[in-house]
Amino acid sequence: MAVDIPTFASTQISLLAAELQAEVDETSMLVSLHSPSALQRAGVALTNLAVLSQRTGLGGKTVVELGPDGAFSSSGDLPEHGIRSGDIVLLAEQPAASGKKREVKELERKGVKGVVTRVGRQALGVAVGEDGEGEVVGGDRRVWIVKLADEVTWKRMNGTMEKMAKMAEGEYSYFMRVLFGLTTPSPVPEDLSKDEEVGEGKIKWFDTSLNESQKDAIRFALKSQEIALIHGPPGTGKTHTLIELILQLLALNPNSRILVCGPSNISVDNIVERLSPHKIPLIRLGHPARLLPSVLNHSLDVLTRTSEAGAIVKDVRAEMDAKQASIRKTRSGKERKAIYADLKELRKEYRQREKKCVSDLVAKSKVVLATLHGSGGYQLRDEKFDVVIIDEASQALEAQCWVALLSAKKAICAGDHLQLPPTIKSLNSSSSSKTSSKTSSTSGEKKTAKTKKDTAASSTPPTIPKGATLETTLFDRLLSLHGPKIKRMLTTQYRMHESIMRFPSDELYEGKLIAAEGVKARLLNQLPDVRDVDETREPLIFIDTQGGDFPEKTEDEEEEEEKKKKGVTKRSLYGDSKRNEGEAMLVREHVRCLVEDGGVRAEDVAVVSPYNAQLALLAPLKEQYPGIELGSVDGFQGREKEAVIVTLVRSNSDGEVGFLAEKRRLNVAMTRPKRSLTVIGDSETVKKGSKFLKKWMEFLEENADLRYPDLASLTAAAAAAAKA
Ligand SMILES: Nc1ncnc2c1ncn2[C@@H]1O[C@H](COP(=O)(O)OP(=O)(O)OP(=O)(O)O)[C@@H](O)[C@H]1O
Repeated sequence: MAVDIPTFASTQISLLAAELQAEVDETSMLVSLHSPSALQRAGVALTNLAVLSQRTGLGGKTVVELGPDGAFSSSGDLPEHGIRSGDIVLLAEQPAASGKKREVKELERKGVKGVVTRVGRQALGVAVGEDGEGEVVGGDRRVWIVKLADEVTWKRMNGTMEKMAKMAEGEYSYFMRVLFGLTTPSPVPEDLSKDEEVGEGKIKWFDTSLNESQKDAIRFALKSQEIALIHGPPGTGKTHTLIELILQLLALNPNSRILVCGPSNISVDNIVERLSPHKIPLIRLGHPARLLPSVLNHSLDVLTRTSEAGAIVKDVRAEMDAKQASIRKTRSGKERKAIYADLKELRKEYRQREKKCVSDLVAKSKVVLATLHGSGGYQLRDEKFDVVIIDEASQALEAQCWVALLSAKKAICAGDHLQLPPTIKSLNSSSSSKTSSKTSSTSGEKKTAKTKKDTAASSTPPTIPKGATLETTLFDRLLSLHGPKIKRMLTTQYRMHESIMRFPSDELYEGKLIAAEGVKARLLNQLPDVRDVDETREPLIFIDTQGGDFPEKTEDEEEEEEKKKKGVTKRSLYGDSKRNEGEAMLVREHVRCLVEDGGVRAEDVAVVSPYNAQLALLAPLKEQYPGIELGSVDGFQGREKEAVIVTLVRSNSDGEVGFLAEKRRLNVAMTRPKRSLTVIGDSETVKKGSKFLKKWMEFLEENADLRYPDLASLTAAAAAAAKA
């Protein structure tokens, strides 16, 4: 069905506003209710830090280097935390852990906002903005950082939507009209199996190892006029295909200009790394400190420094650095003030010179790479592209995609709509209950009733049309708009053992996946130094906890008891997250078998669960087996491991499965391993959750190495192990 562009844009504006509000409210609620150390455990803060140094970084910003305060870390390492580079944070003096209520506004007044530029084991960098702000956090005071809502990204999306809402019909490009169903895509021949069909001559493949489905997708994408979707199920080489596609686009038309985007820095860097050996003029936009070191040589910032045009820019930067350094030595307030004033002037000059240099460099590049929101920066303001390529498009908000797409004549989107969509925090009242059960928060879980109420109370909710949700991605919308004729699917997967692939292939990908020769029979026991034991010999193990001996627990129930004892009234940070102590015991035992008996490296093992409370319960495994990874399903999307243990947690007499019912979440969980998938769960409970879950349990019963654990002997073994 055609979509009215102004209506689409205004709906997006409302949805985005609600999303930003939910994010802001979530931070406020967490900060006001919990101590700094509890916030750190929840992954939204990093405490007990000292300022190690300050220097002038990118775009003339001050980068504050932070490390653990000596009094709190004997090793010099930062504690476990959830801060990632690119996060927007507040850097402030750390408040006392007292029960006094804190307000974000008050913290914001006392601290400075910045972007995390680099996260290391022992230190992290935060780029702060305005003149003199570094001063606020200087000295020997103990500081902390708290994650804030990302308003910059939000502003870019909002700006794009406002632009679209205001466009007159005559301004819509043919491309836009196709993407909103106001017209149909130009037809592409059904059969593109011959290389001659594309362009003038026969395609000469740069990568001769491409499989047929990859070649087919490339031919299709080259031939399409407005839109092509490349559907890449897990491990099928989406990025691999995009690299060849970019090279072919340039081979076909050496004058074309291509913009390549993804929702995250890592998705973009991944392409830069693989594209750079091909020696085409490319440039990577974005905050250099957020980029992979291997990508830096293509970063605009580095090029502005190393290129000829950059020489003048460099002089100003050196002067700024010298000034910055002199601040620390100055005692007099008056002198400092004068230095800040100078710095302000220098920054202005720096920006002007940089701008000129940047536009020269961008104009020279055939391929420009940036995150979707990064493509909305001043560097690309008036640039037009022949083709915009979006990787991981099914993980991006549609509004985010349009930041890049407004400059396009044609788009090629790669993704997999059968894995998880982007994380949404707002639960607008018009979303169906089905939608809200899919919705996940930072902690990867459904919001508690309390949070929802808080969100509603603190803001006037914008009006949102019924059924509209940010979860509908561009990929989803285009597929339902134009159908499969605008899509090609990659079918050979290079990750999983055939037995691991079977179920997701049959149930979600029409049985079309093929395991590549090299991976289809790979087992753990073929890895160097791995011994042949039961746990390393089987690609698929199901430890079935049915029978009621391994019940789930809700965090709140336990906290409720604790609270009563202590007379505390705080809510749990994990909301109503579930955990399952019995399953946790089974996980520990299985890890022990893999690592100690089987000789599998801890780095090759991951434990994945949809429930954060379960992961919190298992956290000590990280000390016992350094290198092992514990992660939420949502957080593990895009990753792979030799061995993956999935703990499903849910076990109750009502057959309640919560957000296990989301197929896409399970799909992600079961497609992470290469050689070994172990599922731990209560088949009786899980079967009641949905048709899909029932089929999965039956599949495991028939095809996996089945185990029925005995709680008594497990408890005895655990006690013995603890003693030892
Ligand atoms: N034609 C091919 N021949 C051999 N190996 C391939 C081929 N295509 C992809 N691969 C390999 O498959 C793996 C996955 O490829 P890539 O990283 O491009 O996949 P992706 O689809 O982007 O990943 P994900 O499934 O995580 O989204 C890589 O190790 C890649 O080298």
